Amino acid sequence: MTLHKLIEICNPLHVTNKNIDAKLTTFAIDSREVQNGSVFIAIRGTQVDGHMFLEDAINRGARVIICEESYYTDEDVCVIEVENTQKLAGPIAQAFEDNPGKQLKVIGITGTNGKTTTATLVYQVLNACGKKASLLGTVSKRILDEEFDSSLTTSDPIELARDMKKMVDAGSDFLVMEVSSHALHQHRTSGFDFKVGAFTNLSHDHLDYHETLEEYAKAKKLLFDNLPESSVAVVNIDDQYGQQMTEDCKAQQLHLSFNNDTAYILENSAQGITVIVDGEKIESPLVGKFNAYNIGLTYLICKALGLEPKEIIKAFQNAKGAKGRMEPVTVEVADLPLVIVDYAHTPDALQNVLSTLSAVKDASQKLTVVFGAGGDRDTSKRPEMAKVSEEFADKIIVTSDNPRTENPDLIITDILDGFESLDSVKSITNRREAIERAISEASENEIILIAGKGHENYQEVNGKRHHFDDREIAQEFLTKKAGDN
Ligand SMILES: CC(=O)N[C@H]1[C@@H](OP(=O)(O)OP(=O)(O)OC[C@H]2O[C@@H](n3ccc(=O)[nH]c3=O)[C@H](O)[C@@H]2O)O[C@H](CO)[C@@H](O)[C@@H]1O[C@H](C)C(=O)N[C@@H](C)C(=O)N[C@H](CCC(=O)O)C(=O)O
Ligand SMILES: Nc1ncnc2c1ncn2[C@@H]1O[C@H](COP(=O)(O)OP(=O)(O)OP(=O)(O)O)[C@@H](O)[C@H]1O
Ligand SMILES: N[C@H](CCC[C@H](N)C(=O)O)C(=O)O
Ligand SMILES: [Mg+2]
Repeated sequence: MTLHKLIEICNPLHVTNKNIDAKLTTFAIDSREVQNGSVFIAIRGTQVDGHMFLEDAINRGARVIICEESYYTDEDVCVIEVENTQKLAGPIAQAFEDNPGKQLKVIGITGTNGKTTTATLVYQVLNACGKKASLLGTVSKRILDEEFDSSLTTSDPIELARDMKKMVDAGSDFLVMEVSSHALHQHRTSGFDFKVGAFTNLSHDHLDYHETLEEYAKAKKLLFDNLPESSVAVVNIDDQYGQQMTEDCKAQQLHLSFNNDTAYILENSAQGITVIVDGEKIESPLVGKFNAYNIGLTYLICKALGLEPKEIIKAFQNAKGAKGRMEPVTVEVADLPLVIVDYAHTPDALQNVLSTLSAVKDASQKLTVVFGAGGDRDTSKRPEMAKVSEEFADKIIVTSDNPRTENPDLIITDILDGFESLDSVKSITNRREAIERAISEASENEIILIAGKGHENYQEVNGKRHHFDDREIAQEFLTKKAGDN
């Protein structure tokens, strides 16, 4: 990257020292990542203002500083003053990696629930159809079929550009990625275009960050506002925010609705779901009405990418979706309760999963739910989750789910405030003990839903992640119960 090119991308308000002789090495949004010859961009964040670290960045060897205020330094450093640094981080990160985003067909999926499931389904269908696809999201990153850990749903612009470059180098043609509302609000995905943008739904979550549902919806809408004419928006219009998403969208639109004749559910059982979308019959092993939306969106996304309906339908038969979503914990012994692990951590998700389980179970089967709510996250969803669980479950155990820096007992108190009656509710702060109790007290034909953590294999307390996997613990206590029987 030349300094001349960098200045051109920045469209600056003012530049000082634009003729320095500098070999630009890396690009950093964090001063702690700066090396000799780096370009450092200062971003005003939620915790601190990156402009506080300009001197730190220069001391670490930065040769170019991009910032939103005039800054003077005695050092031989170029200072580029711009209007909005956050919006520029993406284009610069892309340019540093030779614009990998332009070489991939990128599919972006947003919405409160269903992003991971839909993105994983699209990735699985594309691969089954012989396409070279990669995946970025909450559960993991996949460069073609090689899997890596993921720490955020949507990474920062630099990590994103570097991952995209690896995908291009590995021969990937498609990238399916989840796009969180945080990422949209912080412009993490600027600097490349989406070929397809999809909307799953919008419900109560992340109000700690966005404050109101309207602001949250506005952030999601940015994905569709920024789609070019040549791309396609695939939207669930049964959701009350669906139409609003594409109000200012220039792209072609494909709508999914199970409320008109264009799509309907043919069969919905514990074995899977069959839906008709655009006259095509799609059979999937996934369970629950909510998954009809994930399946329908996946079908329309793949169609928008030019795949043949026949090949998409065939690929669906083995598309199992994401780990930790409605995942049964299996022990090779009969006469044990059925334990299901799911990532429902919002009122809407919990309602969907509990209503699905209560619809597929027989009348004599009891339904138990074990759940908590994350610390340092939207507190207003806590009592809402209590209300939902009370509506569908026979027994409820409230426990901890990543308390982070909060006192887990106080999170539980917030949840308990939402119940009308506490008769069938227990609170057990230790999640391992909560799971043990649910399993040890369950009858053999009971269903136990352990909600909130899904694929997560940790419990986060005060900045430390301790190994914790609902599936392993359930397996351990199911095995013990089998031995005791
Ligand atoms: C609240 C939030 O979204 N924070 C994200 C945001 O950080 P920020 O801009 O607020 O950072 P900050 O700490 O205020 O610092 C401001 C700037 O100063 C810089 N800095 C800071 C210290 C220093 O010594 N030197 C320095 O240069 C920082 O690098 C940053 O550029 O931008 C960072 C870079 O993109 C993200 O890593 C960071 O995610 C944090 C780790 C996080 O936990 N985010 C969660 C809430 C999140 O994004 N979740 C979503 C949605 C989840 C879902 O529903 O699936 C996700 O996409 O995962
Ligand atoms: N289309 C849907 N509508 C409503 N609820 C859903 C839908 N799909 C999945 N769920 C529920 O939401 C939970 C989370 O699903 P998924 O991981 O696919 O969503 P996500 O949008 O990626 O969530 P996150 O933002 O936390 O990563 C699932 O475990 C399930 O309980
Ligand atoms: N991406 C979501 C995941 C929440 C999962 C739940 N287990 C929790 O910790 O609240 C978040 O960070 O808000
Ligand atoms: Mg996700």
